Amino acid sequence: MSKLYIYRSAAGSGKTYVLVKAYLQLALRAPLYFQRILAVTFTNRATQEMKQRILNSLHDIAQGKESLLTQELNQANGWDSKELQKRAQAVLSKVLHNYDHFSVGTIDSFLQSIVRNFSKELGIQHGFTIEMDQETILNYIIDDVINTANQDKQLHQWLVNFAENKLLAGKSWHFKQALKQLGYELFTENFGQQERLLIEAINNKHKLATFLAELETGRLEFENSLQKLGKEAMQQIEVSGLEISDFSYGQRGIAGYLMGVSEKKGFTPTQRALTALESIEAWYSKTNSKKLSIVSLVQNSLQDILKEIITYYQAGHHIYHTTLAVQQFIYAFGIITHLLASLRNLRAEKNIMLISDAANLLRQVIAENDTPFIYEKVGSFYNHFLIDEFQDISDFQWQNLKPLISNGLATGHMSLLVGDAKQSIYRWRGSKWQLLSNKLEKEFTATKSLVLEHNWRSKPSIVHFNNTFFTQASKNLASHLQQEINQLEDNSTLKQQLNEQLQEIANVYAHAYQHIPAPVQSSQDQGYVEANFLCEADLQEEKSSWKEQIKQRLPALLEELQKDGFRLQDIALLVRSHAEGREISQSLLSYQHSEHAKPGYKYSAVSAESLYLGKSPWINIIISALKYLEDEIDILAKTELVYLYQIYVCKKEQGISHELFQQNRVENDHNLLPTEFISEFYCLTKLPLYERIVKLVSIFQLNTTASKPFIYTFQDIVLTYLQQNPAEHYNFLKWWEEKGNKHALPHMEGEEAIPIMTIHQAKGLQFKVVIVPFCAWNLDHNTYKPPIIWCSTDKAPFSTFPSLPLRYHKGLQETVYAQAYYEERMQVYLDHFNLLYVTLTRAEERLYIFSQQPGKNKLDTTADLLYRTISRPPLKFNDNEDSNKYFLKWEHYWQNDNQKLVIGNPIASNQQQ
Ligand SMILES: Nc1ncnc2c1ncn2[C@@H]1O[C@H](COP(=O)(O)OP(=O)(O)OP(=O)(O)O)[C@@H](O)[C@H]1O
Repeated sequence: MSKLYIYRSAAGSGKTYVLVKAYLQLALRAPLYFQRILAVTFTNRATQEMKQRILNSLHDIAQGKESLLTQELNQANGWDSKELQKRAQAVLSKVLHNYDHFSVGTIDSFLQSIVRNFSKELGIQHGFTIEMDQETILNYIIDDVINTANQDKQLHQWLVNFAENKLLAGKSWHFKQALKQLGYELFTENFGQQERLLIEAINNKHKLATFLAELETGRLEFENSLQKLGKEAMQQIEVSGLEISDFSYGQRGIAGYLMGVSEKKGFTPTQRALTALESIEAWYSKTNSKKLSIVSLVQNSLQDILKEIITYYQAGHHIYHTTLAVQQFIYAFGIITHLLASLRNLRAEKNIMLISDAANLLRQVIAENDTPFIYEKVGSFYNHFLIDEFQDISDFQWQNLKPLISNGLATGHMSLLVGDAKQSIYRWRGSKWQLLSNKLEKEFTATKSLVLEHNWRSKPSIVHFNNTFFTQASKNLASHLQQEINQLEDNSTLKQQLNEQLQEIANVYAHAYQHIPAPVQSSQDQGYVEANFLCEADLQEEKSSWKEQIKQRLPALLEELQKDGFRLQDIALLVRSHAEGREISQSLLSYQHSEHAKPGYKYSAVSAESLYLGKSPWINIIISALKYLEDEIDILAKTELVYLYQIYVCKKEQGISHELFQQNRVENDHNLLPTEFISEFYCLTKLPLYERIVKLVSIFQLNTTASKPFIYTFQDIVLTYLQQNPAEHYNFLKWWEEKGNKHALPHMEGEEAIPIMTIHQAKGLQFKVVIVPFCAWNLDHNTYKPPIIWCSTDKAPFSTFPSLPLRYHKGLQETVYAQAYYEERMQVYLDHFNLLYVTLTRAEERLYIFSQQPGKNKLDTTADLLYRTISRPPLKFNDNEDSNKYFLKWEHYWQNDNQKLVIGNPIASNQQQ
């Protein structure tokens, strides 16, 4: 029996380095032994990176280059340099000749290869295709469901509810796009568990109808009973000749509450209602002349009625609020069931097997067959498994890999897992960091757990900053969540369960502290950290948002860095979303072409995504204008056109979507679009496609320095399209939606540019300089894009289905699903905190953070958390005081006047020794 080695270590501690070393150590045993090793990661980018690291190291060793790695390998194996070089040459040659067997890949591709080889056993008959493109499938089933809605009144209503909800949220009017997001639920790992119950709901329409009727009856009974009591109270007040205003606080006081109940306007007892229950004085003000009549009325009837209302409310409010939450979101349940039904038809009709179906079957195959038999089928036999980023593994992936690893261990072959729960940012894709944190030792008998204590990536200032910040901020966060739990109504079991969860989450950051390796400690350049907090300000007599100011500051910072000897590729701009990336790249592009740009400096910054024409707001203005010209009653196209024009050309930043949707202004207000567009509308509809586009560019003023490259490329594409296709507008728009929008700006090969990356893309990577331009994302879910959580309860009537999809929102606190809500809340706070950890641990030499100065004393965003942690005296921790001496004292680095934190000195790389 050999051992499973587990490294749980922080960022930059050398986990991938250890994994590559282990790979080489094994591979160098014999020229072909690499075929017995499977090294896996979770993304294609990480796979590329690992392949590169292994091959580069092999190459260097084969060339006879000495390094720390060669010393370590020689020492561990008793080889000398010659022997090592000879072995590396032999292995490298075999790898290059048998590249198919160089198994470094994603876990998904490995599991898929098993599926493919087991097609017969899995029941995938000849002629079946395994469909991997979920998007194509979704497009198909969404169209199908929309068509079905013509004959199905209930489904029609659900789709209308869905559309209304999306419009009210003011975010997305791309109906199909939004439906797709709902449809992706069908492909999640969690969904497998829900599928059976949904099929039952499809097959038993009666069950769903009865459930809905039951919900409605329950809701009405609750509301009517309370209303009846409310009316009784109002009648008593009227008979006594009193008015609402005679009672203390009038409409806003206890009598106002009773009136609200009688009109079904609100049932939740206000604080004043609760006080009035206990004290007669709370019903009237001291100076009130009708005091005596009020006292007598309260004593004779009102207090009893109030008591009855509150008792009734308290007994039934959980069920009532649950009913409301379920009713409000039942359309999603309805739509998902229809999507699923359509998917099942598609599978049967077209002989398609989804990769997610195959994955479920795979679990059975692996459980039921001997490992040697599986390998025989797959055509490769692995002794060793080396897994990087283990915190990203999902339950399903783990269940499939575990038996294979066990087999390797049992036959005397070690395996290795490395990971860091603090970097778990893929929970939405099914990853389970708890597997790394606390399950492995329970699942294997022979494990060896190790920790890498040093940070080899970052200079000391950055390591000290992260050590102090993440230790303190995690405690701030935990104590914030703790306060929420403490405020819960007295429900000790719920509190206890949530506290246990919180403890598990807090433990993730219990060991965030890293040491600095001795050689780095004494180096001249100790690294540099700068964190700036900005707020809205008056600049040149105009209000400038904090984001605007950051965009204005970036060019000067880039000049500074270039002056200090950094090349553009040494710098990375890390953003939370593609939209932010576009914002930054467009702003730098504008600057580059403006008169402010300094000769000799470069400002190019690109993200792969920002080059897509389909993502460019200017191109989308043209496209929605074309759609609107094609079909004057296409209100969605017009809304999109107005929205993009107002935001990107008129630069009206905030609230525009809400305004538009809520007041139906789009249809009537002609000032929202250029006057010429309205007056020339008819002429425009008569122009041929290309001329129409040219005219639109002029009308919408799209010929700016930033938009020009996109517009020119777009015009080229249109000309090419017209050479091969008839000039029908409708066909062009269809082609654009399906294919055209994927065109990108030709990236000038070899041109130097700063990579703009989302945090997810930057995971596992490192850069000399990291700039985080908008370090202010929500800790909770975005209220406009709440996820679905599948909730279960044993309380009737909700237990009719084993679980129901609900929209994550605050209101769930009041329901029987409060636990699911709080658990999700804690997890999402951790996800977003982990994102911050990944972001701030990528820099080698310099880290620049730009964030927002929080207005209030709240803890909603990473900006709040950064600011609260850095700018205030640290919390007194319960830990022994000794450990605090290793942490920075913020007050030594915090510049209150500038609202800025500075650690270390920026030393020019051309001045370093
Ligand atoms: N023992 C070591 N001696 C010298 N350099 C090291 C050592 N271990 C790692 N490094 C270097 O430190 C940097 C970070 O290492 P690596 O990427 O392996 O860390 P990691 O723990 O996988 O990081 P992350 O979790 O953030 O992805 C790399 O440049 C690597 O070459």
